[in-house]
Amino acid sequence: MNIQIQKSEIHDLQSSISITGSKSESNRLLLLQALFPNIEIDNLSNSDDSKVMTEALLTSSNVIDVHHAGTAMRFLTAYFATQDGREVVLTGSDRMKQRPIKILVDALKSLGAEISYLESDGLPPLKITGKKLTKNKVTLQANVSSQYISALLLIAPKLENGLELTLEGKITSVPYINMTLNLLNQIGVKTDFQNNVVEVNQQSTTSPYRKGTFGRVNNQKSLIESDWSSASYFYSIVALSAVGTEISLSSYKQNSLQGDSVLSEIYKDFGVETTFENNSILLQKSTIVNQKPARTEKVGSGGSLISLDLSNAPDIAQTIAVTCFGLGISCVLTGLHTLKIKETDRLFALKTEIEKLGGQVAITEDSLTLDSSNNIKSNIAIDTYNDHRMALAFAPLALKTSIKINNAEVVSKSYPSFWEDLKSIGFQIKTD
Ligand SMILES: O=C(O)C1=C[C@@H](OP(=O)(O)O)[C@@H](O)[C@H](O)C1
Ligand SMILES: C=C(OP(=O)(O)O)C(=O)O
Repeated sequence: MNIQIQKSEIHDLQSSISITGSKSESNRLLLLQALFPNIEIDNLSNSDDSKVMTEALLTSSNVIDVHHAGTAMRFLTAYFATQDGREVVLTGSDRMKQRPIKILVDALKSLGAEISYLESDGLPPLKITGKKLTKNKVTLQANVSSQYISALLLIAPKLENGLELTLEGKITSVPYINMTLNLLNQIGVKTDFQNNVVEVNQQSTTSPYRKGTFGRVNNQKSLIESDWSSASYFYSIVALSAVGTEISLSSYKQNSLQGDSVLSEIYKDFGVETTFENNSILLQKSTIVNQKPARTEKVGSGGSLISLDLSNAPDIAQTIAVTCFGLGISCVLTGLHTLKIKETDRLFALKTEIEKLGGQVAITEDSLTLDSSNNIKSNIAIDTYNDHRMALAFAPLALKTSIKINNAEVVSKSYPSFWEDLKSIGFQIKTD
């Protein structure tokens, strides 16, 4: 489905949208629920990735296809490696077959797991023969994907002797590791993360909340906060709108487990103020941002730019790059080395599509530099490369000019109702 989004003003200054649960929290809790069946989940994500995870944990089939879902691929590899007596083939989309998994497979094998590659070395699909894993110490490279680390931590409470992970290299996407540890703590599992060593205690009980460190009682539901990465597209919309525009999003809290909640700080530079009220956030466009945002670095001959290291929040890189382009301000985004192995090579995709719109972008292995420019070409069709975040991140540009999005259905990977939600706040969307 290719769509056209017309230039549109947000008609209702009091717009409010309810966003589905975090897909990262959801996929962790789904795996923990498979290990500790009395966990109950509230506000589960309705994303494709969480549906895939739910089905994979319920099916008795021995071939499981996770499509594009990276967390499902990595978390389920660890899970099925520990399911004694079960043999599964874990596969995914063509792109999933290009996303590396060797670091995780090697770590699991060194704990005693039996896993083999069915097509190419180091890549899915995998054949996994479940085993009881008894070893408890492993060292792994931590600068490629935090999902390998979270996968090991999630199964750790069910390993006979718990787990001690030693992380080598610069640890990437750290908030996602902390999210995993925090959710383990909430169900009563003791953990420790100091310097480069993470420890998780074994947890034999099937009633985890009884030992919960946050005073939970047995069978209390785990309430998932709504998805902050999905909120980023509304931050971008408010940033690109007139002063006075307001959008309220639910359900969010100030002490989030999600690293992408750093949006509330970052978007101050784009004139967006965030107010936490009850269980919602109110985004308000408070100041005009021209080429000189509030907190900037001076560069070269006096230009100003946004300079951000996004190694702790890689999923909002596309949103921020497109917001800067829409506002006509330059930016340097660093810490982006993981973007090349996500749903697509996101650095290449961003450069290609922003340049189609008339922008100037330079990329390296781990950074993106956007020049400021005041012209955005109209009626350009944005290719989305099977990447939900390409469609989601470019849509807000409709506030500046009429834009087309190819294969718009890709958004369902994380945010199935996105187009409906845009219509509800006044965007005009028609199938091309
Ligand atoms: O653990 C998670 O839920 C995720 C970790 C991040 O991946 P990397 O650690 O590979 O950067 C992030 O990009 C992904 O969308 C979700
Ligand atoms: C990178 C992402 O997901 P995953 O790695 O889980 O496929 C994402 O949602 O942006």
